[in-house]
Amino acid sequence: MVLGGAVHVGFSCFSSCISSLSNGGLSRKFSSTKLHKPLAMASMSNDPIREWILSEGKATEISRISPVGGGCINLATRYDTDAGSFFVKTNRNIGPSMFDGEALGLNAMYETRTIRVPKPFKVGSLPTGGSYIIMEFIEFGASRSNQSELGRKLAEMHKAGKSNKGFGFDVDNTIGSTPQINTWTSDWVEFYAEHRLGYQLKLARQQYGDSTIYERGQRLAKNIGSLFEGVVIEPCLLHGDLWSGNITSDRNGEPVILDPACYYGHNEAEFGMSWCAGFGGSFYIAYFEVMPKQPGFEKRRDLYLLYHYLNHYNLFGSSYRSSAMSIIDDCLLMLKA
Ligand SMILES: Nc1ncnc2c1ncn2[C@@H]1O[C@H](COP(=O)(O)OP(=O)(O)OP(=O)(O)O)[C@@H](O)[C@H]1O
Repeated sequence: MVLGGAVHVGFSCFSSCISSLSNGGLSRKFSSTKLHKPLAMASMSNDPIREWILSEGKATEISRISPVGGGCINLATRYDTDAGSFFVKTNRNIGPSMFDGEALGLNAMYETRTIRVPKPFKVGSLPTGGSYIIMEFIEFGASRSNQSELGRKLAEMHKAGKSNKGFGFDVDNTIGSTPQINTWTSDWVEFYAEHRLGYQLKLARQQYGDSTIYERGQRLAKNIGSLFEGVVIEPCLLHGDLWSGNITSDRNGEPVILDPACYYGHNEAEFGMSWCAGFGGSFYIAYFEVMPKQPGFEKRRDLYLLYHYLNHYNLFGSSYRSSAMSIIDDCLLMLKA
């Protein structure tokens, strides 16, 4: 998608490992093979993907292997078998921690039994280096899902996906290719100021020497507290990178969301990518029927866009700087900070 002269690339790669994941009631269990050492690699199957599909995947025959287009960082492949189809992504350069993070996010969303996401089955290392993830293959429908259904199901996911550890996630992950820090924090304002705005502002200063945006942005980050007065903020499971490239529908027209950058946060932060998500009025009406709109929602909307504009500035360069800067200036003015 072309935005403001630059290309938005929505992709999600996470870091760190999954130690435990509950299974979603399917007979194929999610598992992660951590084989980082050369010694372990030596004993690895030449084709761990085929091996898994023909064992735990319960297939006896792979009838077809075909490429799937659309992804930017990973190679995507469809495996058709007598036990159904599997969707596989491989990356020749990055270890399994990235896909472990993706699987952890997908699994957390899957477990809410609300909006449809592919069930992750297996993450592991490739014998030639790199890693893979095997997940449920979803046949996409011809049209985009119904907007009100999307709004309702997303709200149901936010409502169902709660955390008792505060705001954050069990692993750090990435937003685009930028690290996304998910250190558990009890206070949302602190989490958002430090791990979302603060992290991106530091990055902008580091890579562009942009001390103007850094200083004004930090001033804003220190003053956002009043935007949340009287608001009840519970940690909700967020997809984290919800733009049109990560939203589709299945053959029944049910909404499907893919490629997450999950964490537990304020539900309104999910709309941070709304400038390229195409959410219409019926989406928001259905959403707020399940997750009622909180006072001051409109005043916080730009603050949540800011994180993603800053990320786009850091990823794609100066064409996004002015959008980020004008949000910062407008918010500073509104807050008289
Ligand atoms: N579970 C799935 N079943 C069928 N097709 C899928 C599935 N997940 C993703 N796809 C398709 O495969 C394409 C590539 O997947 P994805 O976007 O996750 O790749 P990526 O390279 O990891 O991410 P990015 O697009 O952010 O670079 C998507 O555009 C989508 O059309």
